[in-house]
Amino acid sequence: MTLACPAIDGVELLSAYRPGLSSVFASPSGTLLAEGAEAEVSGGVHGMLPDQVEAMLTGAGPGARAVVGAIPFAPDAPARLVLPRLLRRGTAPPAGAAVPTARPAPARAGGAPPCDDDGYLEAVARAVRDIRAGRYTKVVLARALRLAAPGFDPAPVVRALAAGASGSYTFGIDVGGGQTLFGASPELLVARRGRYAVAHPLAGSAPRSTDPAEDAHRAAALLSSAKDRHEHAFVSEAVADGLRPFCRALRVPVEPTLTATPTMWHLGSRITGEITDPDVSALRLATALHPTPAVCGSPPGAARRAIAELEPFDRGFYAGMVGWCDAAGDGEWAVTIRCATAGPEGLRVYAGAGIVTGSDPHAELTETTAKLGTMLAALGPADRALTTRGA
Ligand SMILES: C=C(O[C@@H]1C=C(C(=O)O)C=C[C@H]1O)C(=O)O
Repeated sequence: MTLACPAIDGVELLSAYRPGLSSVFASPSGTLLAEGAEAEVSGGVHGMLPDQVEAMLTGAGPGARAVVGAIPFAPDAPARLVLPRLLRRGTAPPAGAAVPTARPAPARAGGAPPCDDDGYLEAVARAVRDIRAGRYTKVVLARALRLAAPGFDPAPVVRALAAGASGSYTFGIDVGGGQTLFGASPELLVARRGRYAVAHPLAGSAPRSTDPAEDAHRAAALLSSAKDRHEHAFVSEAVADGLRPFCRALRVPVEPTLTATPTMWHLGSRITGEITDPDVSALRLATALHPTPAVCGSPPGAARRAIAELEPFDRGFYAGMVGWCDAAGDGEWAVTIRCATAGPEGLRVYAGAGIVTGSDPHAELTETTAKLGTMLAALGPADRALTTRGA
């Protein structure tokens, strides 16, 4: 990173995070706390964002020469990228860091939240029929859960996620309108540091088990699953194809490897390359790749139409990207998954799964329930879940 401020303890920055007043992004390479807004870009044409951000950074003072923010899933939905008044840079939160934190305010109480399981099962079954009929080859279908949580404060949850999900990209981003986007994504869309670009797409998943033998069995089964490897290949090939025009010496693993989060196993591919044009920023790479088949599908146009037909809610910032980009073009953008939004309309938690020809609706329901579990566990004991497929 080429940020102007000296490195301080990332745990301190997470403790100083105040939703509504600041945004925070913690990755394996460091923690950023963005306070106030000197300027912002909220354009709804994502292809224009890199130029707008570059112009904003060129005019910025030396103290905050980086933008921090989030870009939604839909290509025409307004982004929120802020040039902060004060940008503080710190170390990465250490694994299991004891971040001083109050217990997360209970968002739910009693019992599992009622979910429109039948609606999701039907949507997956319909997608499998569409795939077999040749309409598209992969689509990612998500569920959204709405929870009542008056006065909810995301800050303790963000701190708990940063302490508990090492290797992840933890964020609490003020997205405007009194809304905070927060979560801990395991998936790196793309990062640029100097001449090098790296992406680490994930696709193909299995819920983890608390029993070590069963957990190891599930990991091995995932690694050898033909259906999951097929599902993964769409993503790894699309990301490699997306980076190729910008890079030389692109290295694409022939075989995926396992990535673990506290709740899930994933198949992942770490793709690296050397950038040919030094003016191509991390944000430009990210907007060129987004949305990958990890959150949309293949081919992208038909998958988008299927998502619009089969998901009864607006994805908003879910399945978009979240991160930062500095004046030198360096930056990190994570795929906005394992996340929630908190605002005047309550809490919304999101999770999706890739559907291919061999997908079983009940297995996808189990997978999305496990993925929702990342955020539900961090949110604390259950209360009034309003649920909904149309959250
Ligand atoms: C869409 C999500 O996750 C994505 C889908 C995956 C899959 O289908 O196996 C795995 C990781 C992510 O790329 C989500 O968590 O909401």
